[in-house]
Amino acid sequence: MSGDKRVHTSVPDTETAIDRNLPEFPAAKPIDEDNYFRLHKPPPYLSQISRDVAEFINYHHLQKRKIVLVTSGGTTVPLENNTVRFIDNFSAGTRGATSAEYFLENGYAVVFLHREFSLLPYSRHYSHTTNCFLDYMTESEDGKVEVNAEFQKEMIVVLRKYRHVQNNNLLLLVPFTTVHQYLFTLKLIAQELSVIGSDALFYLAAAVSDFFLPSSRVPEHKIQSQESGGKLVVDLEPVPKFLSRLVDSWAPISMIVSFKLETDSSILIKKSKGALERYNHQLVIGNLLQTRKHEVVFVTKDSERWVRLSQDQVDAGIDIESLIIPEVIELHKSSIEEKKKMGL
Ligand SMILES: CC(C)(COP(=O)(O)O)[C@@H](O)C(=O)NCCC(=O)N[C@@H](CSSC[C@H](N)C(=O)O)C(=O)O
Repeated sequence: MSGDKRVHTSVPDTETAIDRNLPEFPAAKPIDEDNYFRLHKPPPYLSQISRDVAEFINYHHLQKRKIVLVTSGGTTVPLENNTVRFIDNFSAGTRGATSAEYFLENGYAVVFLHREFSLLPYSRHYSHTTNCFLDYMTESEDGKVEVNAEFQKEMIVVLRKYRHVQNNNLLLLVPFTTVHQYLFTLKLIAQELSVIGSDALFYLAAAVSDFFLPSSRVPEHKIQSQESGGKLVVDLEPVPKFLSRLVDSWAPISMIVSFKLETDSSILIKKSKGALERYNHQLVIGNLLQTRKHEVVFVTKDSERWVRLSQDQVDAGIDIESLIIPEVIELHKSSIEEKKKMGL
């Protein structure tokens, strides 16, 4: 549906973005991991997820299929246990959901660790926000719901891909909402995936909170505005940077790709290289909030290379993930060969 005339309010005003020149928090150490997971209760549903993930991994590993964990969407930091207010991280889930589709089309099985109710592979094309599915429908003469003739061609392609993925059990949807749920689930899935070693790929597109409220300081009920003189003062702690534990301990043989999100182009590559040096993983994909849908930069230990859509590709509605994913898959293939040479 071109020529969208609607007002959009979800694009942040980057002029007021926080100063990202502040030094990064240190990578998490084993003691940080022990403290965090000991002091916070695991989500009550974790054992169910563990069973589902183990079954999914086993099913695909037997078929020698590579598996990618795609994380997608933003994590929340609740300010009350009976949550009325929370701090959210910006992410619609487009990067993750679109990337998952291209991994699936390239033969991967996908564990999709996503913010509940954010965009999902395939249904993202007709979600309530982008293209309301009702706009694609008409009522036939005998009162039946039908898809408009003009959309049949486009929709049958998406529907066939969606059905193929469903019928072959290629996509496992695992939700999160809070940063705690995300971190507990990320650790669990990483440790389950570590059994398939270099055939597992981690593609961390989720926007993870940098700060959180330790559970010991979260009030049970809605904070009353007349308390503390009508102000709401929140004292947050930095979220341990568990990417280091993922690399060093949870899935040490797997290839790990993280995303670096900035709004200031002058620090993007420096920050991406900083993340690579700090966590010692294989690839950081840097992207700017303002241009993330048509350009990204691949930063490895010894290179930085922009991947961009041409104006014609932008006009044709090509997804930049159609360029990103094949490049990531090539790097994963090389990583697997390297690990096999090392006997891993
Ligand atoms: C979120 C977006 C921009 C996609 O947007 P939508 O298409 O609207 O969903 C994604 O491309 C991205 O940059 N994701 C990463 C964003 C992010 O928060 N990255 C962190 C590093 S990864 S989060 C920290 C890591 N899990 C750890 O524990 O150390 C950063 O920039 O600092």
